[in-house]
Amino acid sequence: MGPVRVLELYSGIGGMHQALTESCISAEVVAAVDVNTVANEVYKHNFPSTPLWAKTIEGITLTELNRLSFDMILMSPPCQPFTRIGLQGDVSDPRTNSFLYILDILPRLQRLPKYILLENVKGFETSSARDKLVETLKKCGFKYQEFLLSPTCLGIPNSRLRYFLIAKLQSELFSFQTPGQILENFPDQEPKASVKHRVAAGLEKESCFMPPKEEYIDPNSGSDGGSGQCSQKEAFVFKLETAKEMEKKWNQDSNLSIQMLKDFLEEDGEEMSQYFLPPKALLRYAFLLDIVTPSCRRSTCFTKGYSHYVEGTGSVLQTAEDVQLQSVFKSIEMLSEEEKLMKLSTLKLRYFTPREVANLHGFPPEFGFPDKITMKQRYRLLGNSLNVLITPAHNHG
Ligand SMILES: C[S@@+](CC[C@H](N)C(=O)[O-])C[C@H]1O[C@@H](n2cnc3c(N)ncnc32)[C@H](O)[C@@H]1O
Repeated sequence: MGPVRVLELYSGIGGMHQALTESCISAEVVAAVDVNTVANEVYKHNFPSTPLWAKTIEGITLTELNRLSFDMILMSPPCQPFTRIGLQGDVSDPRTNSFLYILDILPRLQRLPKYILLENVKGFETSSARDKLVETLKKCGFKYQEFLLSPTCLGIPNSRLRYFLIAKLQSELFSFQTPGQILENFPDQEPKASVKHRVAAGLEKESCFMPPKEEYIDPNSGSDGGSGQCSQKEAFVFKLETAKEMEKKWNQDSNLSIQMLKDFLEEDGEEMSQYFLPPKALLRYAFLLDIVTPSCRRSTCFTKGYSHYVEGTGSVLQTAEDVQLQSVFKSIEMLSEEEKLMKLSTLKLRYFTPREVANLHGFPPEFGFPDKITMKQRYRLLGNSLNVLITPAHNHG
């Protein structure tokens, strides 16, 4: 049997292709399809021998698809129609049209693919698009399994909860026995991390870090270890953070099954100066930043607006590790702008570099960007991409 013939739809910078490569399955991407010219440049740079179709998915004809004769579809359709902050247009959002086109064409293919893998945001699982997908899969005779997974399950210190669906034709062996259930972990799995990033200590301790709710402080229960801070509902302790939020972060940082961020960072050098937060951003947004240090075992999801928008787009790194965050923020609102800035500057806050975001997303060191791709474009593309190591294509060949 020859290599598995793979069709990669919505290929972007090739996160799915990279996951496939890392899985070591004998496979060949016979076509990758995306309309984004910048993403396509990056894709070509990393996978120069893969046929890249720079066109819309709706523009591919049934004849063209039949001719490709593929065994597997990998796809990450646009997620904006399903995000909680978006308008949740779902199937009525025009950005879902190409996906509906795929669902329409699938049953009409001369030969059905044996395997399908889809990735999307949390929120997709309750959408009509998902219901249509499942309906189509059943009609075509596929078995399927759904997952909600975050890289933290693999010991990676980055939260990026995503929906995955894997489907196999009935005739193929399928190891999942929980139809109708969304799995929040790989059933048979110990935590994994890439060999390069693996830390020896503590990896075997917990198989998946989904902090149980009871681990957080309930602000109303008073079970906060005696500090009493939580009796006041949602009171800020410092930096607009409640005791509950601080406790959650503390729990994450204490979870030894997760690696420290330092394993994913680039070495300090002169070129790092471009990543430091400018004074204006420090003054305006300091209270909204999620600040982590190299020894933290967590970071928030890096989105496409990272470094451009500050709130909720990803953590920033405090490089002055010996400075106490709490002491910097204590009574800071009483200070003049100049004094505030002086205090905040002691933290030496910088953005994660695109390379570091790529590391946290599981891209190997040899994955790169053409020189002409700007820093903002790199963040944008990485934010749109996926974690290579978490994809079931990587984990369940
Ligand atoms: C969520 S991103 C997928 C990213 C990809 N998995 C990666 O690793 O970079 C969605 C991609 O779909 C592309 N796209 C959106 N609508 C499309 C369409 N109708 N036809 C082709 N590509 C489309 C976008 O340009 C974007 O790159």
